Amino acid sequence: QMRSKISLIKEKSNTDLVNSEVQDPSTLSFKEQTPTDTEITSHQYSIRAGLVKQIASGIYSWLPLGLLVLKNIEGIIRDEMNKSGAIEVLMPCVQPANLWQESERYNNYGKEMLRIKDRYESNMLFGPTHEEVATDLIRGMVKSYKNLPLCLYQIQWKFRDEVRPRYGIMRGREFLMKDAYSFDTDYKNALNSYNSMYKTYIKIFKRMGFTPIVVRADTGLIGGNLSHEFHILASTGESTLYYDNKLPELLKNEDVESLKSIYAVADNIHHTKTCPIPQEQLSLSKGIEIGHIFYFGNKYSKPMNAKVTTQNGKNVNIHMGSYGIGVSRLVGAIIEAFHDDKGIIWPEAIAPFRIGLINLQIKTGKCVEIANKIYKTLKSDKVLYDDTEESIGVKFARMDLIGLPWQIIVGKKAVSENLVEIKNRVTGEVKEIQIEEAINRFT
Ligand SMILES: Nc1ncnc2c1ncn2[C@@H]1O[C@H](COS(=O)(=O)NC(=O)[C@@H](N)CS)[C@@H](O)[C@H]1O
Repeated sequence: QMRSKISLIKEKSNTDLVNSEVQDPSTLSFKEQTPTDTEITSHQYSIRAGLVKQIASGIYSWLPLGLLVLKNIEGIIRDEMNKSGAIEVLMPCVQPANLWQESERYNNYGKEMLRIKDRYESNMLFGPTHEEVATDLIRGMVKSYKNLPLCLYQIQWKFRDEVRPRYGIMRGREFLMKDAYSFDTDYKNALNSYNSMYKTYIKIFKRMGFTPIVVRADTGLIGGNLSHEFHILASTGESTLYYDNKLPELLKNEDVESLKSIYAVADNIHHTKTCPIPQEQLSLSKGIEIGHIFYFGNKYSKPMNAKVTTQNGKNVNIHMGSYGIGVSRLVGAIIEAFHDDKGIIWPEAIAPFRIGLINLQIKTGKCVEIANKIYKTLKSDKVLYDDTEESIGVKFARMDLIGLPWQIIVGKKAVSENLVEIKNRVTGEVKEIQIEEAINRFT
């Protein structure tokens, strides 16, 4: 059985979820009331459901329920990146300033960069991104075209001293990113790497339970002349997306070739007068940017002297691209896109647990037995068991808030008619079925 490893600090307004000896890693503190400084739903729910706890502006501890979701998101990303042929590495958070002086980004990166000094007064920084580190890695390892194409990726914490962290984990200062870096001998091959990541991203987000909207975008501080942003649609999204209304269909069919020609842009490059399609063919949506990919050629390999010898013996700068996904942002963005007034509605693929098991009759020995039996029979990393002494109302409200895809509810009928209720959190539909059938259905 998974034992609770953490008994988080109980605050007066909190109740812990499971307080019997049969514990889950979910011995959490829950806040009944809505935290005051939250502007959007996902920020409120992530605090109330005990996913994260803020320790400073834009900086969070990840509590058991939130960490399970983060790990599920990482798992999907890792699986699809590996299938694309990318190779996982792990680069350091703390970086020496001299790498950024070589690329000449050190002085123009601005106040977002957290600058540190080590004990010898050397200038260091907490990485907001890793193009320089990745280029330094490759210039030491790769000398010949035979080693390319190569795509390295990591899932690593970043720090960006955002002037206004907001919306909780959606725009944090310390945040988790999957960042990948591709290396090729020329533009044509680099474009292949770019397109391969484009397709991989669509696969990743579809596995998480939604089709992203992909738009051509600005390249900003990362640089280069080609970039696409991936967005999850949400009315509270900070970006306005302008696209041909044929786009969603093409994305569903992953028709990458036609995607290249269709009009789809982020707000910072859309202009009504230069828009090539008629108004009636244009869709407008709010989106949350969850991924951003770039091609920037030799922007880093030239100043940092990362070269390879090509097949015909020429010594050329490596063509590079970088590909980011906001792993921790996704936890908030997915809540923003999937919730109702009762709480979170997790897509099954990333839910912290698959089933919420609620025993309504904690004083009835037989019900406790049945609930414990169901809990023990089903794989305990799939079941969150609420056997607290709380009222029925609190139990239902809390399980709906946590937003697991399914609930199994044990009540009086479990004893009298061998029946339990199965609730589907997405549709709200509740069905009565035999206990054995419930167990078989989720085994
Ligand atoms: N302050 C932040 N909080 C949470 N997620 C963020 C934050 N800033 C960026 N992200 C996420 O990180 C993704 C990639 O960031 S980025 O700046 O666009 N791209 C890069 O840093 C490149 N190095 C890609 S490897 C974004 O699409 C966004 O989803």
